[in-house]
Amino acid sequence: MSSPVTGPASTVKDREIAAEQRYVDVAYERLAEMRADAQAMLREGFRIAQAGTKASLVDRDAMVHQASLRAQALDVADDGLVFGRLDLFPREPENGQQPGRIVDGCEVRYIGRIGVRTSEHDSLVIDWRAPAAEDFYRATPEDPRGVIRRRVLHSRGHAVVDLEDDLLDPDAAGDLTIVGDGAFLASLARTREGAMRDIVATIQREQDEVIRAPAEGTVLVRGAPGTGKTAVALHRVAYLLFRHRRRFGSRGVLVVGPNRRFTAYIERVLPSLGEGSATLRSLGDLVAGATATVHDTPGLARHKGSAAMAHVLRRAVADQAPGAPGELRVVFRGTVVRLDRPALDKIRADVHRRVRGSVNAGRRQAIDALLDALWKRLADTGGPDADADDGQLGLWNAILAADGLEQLDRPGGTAAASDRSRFDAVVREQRAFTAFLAAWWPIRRPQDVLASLGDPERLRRAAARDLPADAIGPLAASFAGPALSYQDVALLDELDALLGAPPRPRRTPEGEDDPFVVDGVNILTGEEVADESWEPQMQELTTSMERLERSRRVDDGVVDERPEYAHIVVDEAQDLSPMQWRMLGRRGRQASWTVVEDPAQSAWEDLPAARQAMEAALGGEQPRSRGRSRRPRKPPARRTRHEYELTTNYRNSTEIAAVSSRVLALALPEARPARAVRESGLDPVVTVVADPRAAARAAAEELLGQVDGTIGVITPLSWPAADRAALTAGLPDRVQSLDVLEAKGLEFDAAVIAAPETVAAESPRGLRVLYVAVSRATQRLTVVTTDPQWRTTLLEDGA
Ligand SMILES: Nc1ncnc2c1ncn2[C@@H]1O[C@H](COP(=O)(O)OP(=O)(O)OP(=O)(O)O)[C@@H](O)[C@H]1O
Repeated sequence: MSSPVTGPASTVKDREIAAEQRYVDVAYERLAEMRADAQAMLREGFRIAQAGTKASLVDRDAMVHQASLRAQALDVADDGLVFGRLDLFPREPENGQQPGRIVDGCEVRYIGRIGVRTSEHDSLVIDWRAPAAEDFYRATPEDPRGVIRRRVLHSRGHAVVDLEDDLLDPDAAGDLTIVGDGAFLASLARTREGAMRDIVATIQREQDEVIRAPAEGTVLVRGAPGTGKTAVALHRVAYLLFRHRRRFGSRGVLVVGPNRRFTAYIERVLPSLGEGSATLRSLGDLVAGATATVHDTPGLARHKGSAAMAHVLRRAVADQAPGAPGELRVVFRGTVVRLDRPALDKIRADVHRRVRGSVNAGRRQAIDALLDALWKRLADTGGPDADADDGQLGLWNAILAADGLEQLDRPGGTAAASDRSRFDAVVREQRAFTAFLAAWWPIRRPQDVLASLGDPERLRRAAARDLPADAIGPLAASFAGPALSYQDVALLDELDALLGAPPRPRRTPEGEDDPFVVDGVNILTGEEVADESWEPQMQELTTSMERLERSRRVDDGVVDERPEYAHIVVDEAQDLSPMQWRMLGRRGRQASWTVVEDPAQSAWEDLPAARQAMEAALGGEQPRSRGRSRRPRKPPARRTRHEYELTTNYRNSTEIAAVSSRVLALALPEARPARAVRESGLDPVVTVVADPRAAARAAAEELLGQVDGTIGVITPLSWPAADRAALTAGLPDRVQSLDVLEAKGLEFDAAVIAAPETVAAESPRGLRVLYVAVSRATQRLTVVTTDPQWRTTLLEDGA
């Protein structure tokens, strides 16, 4: 075969670009027709709705939903619709596949954001997630998979502006033109605008293997900073929703990131891939009605996140509610019946044992147990005073008759059973009883129980031996404070599981009074009972959006129905505490998982405990919220697991990667750094200063003139928020200051690391936290330190 025609002669490239543009124009014309069809379908859906029958509303719901998804996907495809082309050895079409287009003896496939077919159903563009697109990402010179040339088309809007070719099989190239000058590497050095972008055109082989990994069980992805773990996890979501829409589309996919800044950073990736249906949450806003605003100090986080906290919270909900009365007094037929504190404590302990974890739903049992105990106490004291009761009854009936109301029965006969039911009815209606119940067994909200642990005495009782004595004071102070931390949110979820939903009001047959409704309040649920007839027809017919809304309903601080998902993606999983894993496990008892992590970046001290909690969550084991089992625990069922490692660092220049490798060698000598691929010629700067705050600000100001994109000023966790804000006050928005934990997962064109000596010293995992900080920048890194030794450590090999 003759040798291929190669660039870089611009005329050759221009000719090639023009030829590709002609093809791309045809694809866009067809896309415009498809968008018009989708709009017509939407209009048709609304037209059916106007017809007004119930059946047509259901049809409309399905139709409008489908049509709007389709319209949304078509809209996002408008930008860079076609980004790839494969020239392959012609092959026999596989089962059900169409024969490819043959051009100059090669089979040609165009790859794009969505699949586009002509009106005759011939393929114009193959969706990047379809099996026929796999070769685009997997072919290498060592294993060309029949691909002769792979071409990446770089576009701006509808215009093809550049091309880059890989010749995978030089012997077979024939007259194929090869152009390109390293546009991929150049694209890695692009300016960062503050939000992550999709990498659909340049996914690398090892990344593609993760994206297309089996949908069942768990996919566990490890890799050093910048290897594309987050990018890959998000593309995997788009892949799963495309290939298994029925399974994952209806029950949903949850993507969990470490903090809100991170979720804001990645939130545009999935929509840009045409997927708006996945739920994106940070660990701080997974629980409806609660939002974390602060990170705990490492010391507090260690206790709040530990598995022992589950036992502490279990005891906390079993403890008496704040302000609970120490005595119950009711009157029956003139006899005062009393339960004192020890008797009440015993009843509470018995009921807690019986309701097994659903404290709010246990109110009914609590009422029954109180009535039993009162009845028994009455019997012990010789029974009711019948004469006194008759007198009282007569008085009541006189009052009722004056109001024209039905009179109470005079106790007929002396059968014990009817006495007991009369006793129950009379006591239950006494204000002394209902007021007691509301204070002694109130409907409790997770927030209230957590806040009640701000009382050190109460926390000490709940802690038993599960927390060290010196942790009680700082923890109580934290629970008493107004701010909710990321770890607190997992505790709220645990409490929500322990407390359970309040019992549902019982529907009583028409005309019959509900014995649990006293003065317009249901004493079981604490709910006010409105006197209006229920209209089932109004609620039967709902749209999928309404159902979704309802499933997320928050009722007075209690999560109404905790959503469960079919697939959960956990990013930065190395930092999850056992309590956070329990929170996730409750949302994915039937789920398959994609877990993405870098153990070397872990700030969490007790990794084995976190691993154990992770295994329980992935195995679908119900988080245990009650006492320790006496029986040996069954190991969680291990679902299928596929493990992958990503090895190339696409973020950092080789110069910056060298600095982060030195920190890694200190933090975790046995760990292997990833291979950085892009040299920038810009050496990191480490300056020794007296005042790191002033120096960090000065460094940020200097960098403003050196990079066009984002600048992150990363500070120790212990620096007050006000100091942090002062670092960037008055500077343009593209400069952000953040603490080392907030920097997780983010990237900037330039980063300033303030006081590495403090970051390294402020927690037992400080060096790993510093490793995260120094691996955030794509182009320029400046470190300001008070310690000359750190200059040597960061810049010299083997220091
Ligand atoms: N195949 C690729 N083509 C182009 N850019 C890529 C590719 N893979 C990753 N990147 C880019 O590299 C950067 C790092 O990716 P990402 O944030 O996903 O890495 P990470 O492994 O999650 O890092 P960290 O552990 O620090 O969170 C991003 O800007 C991403 O877009």
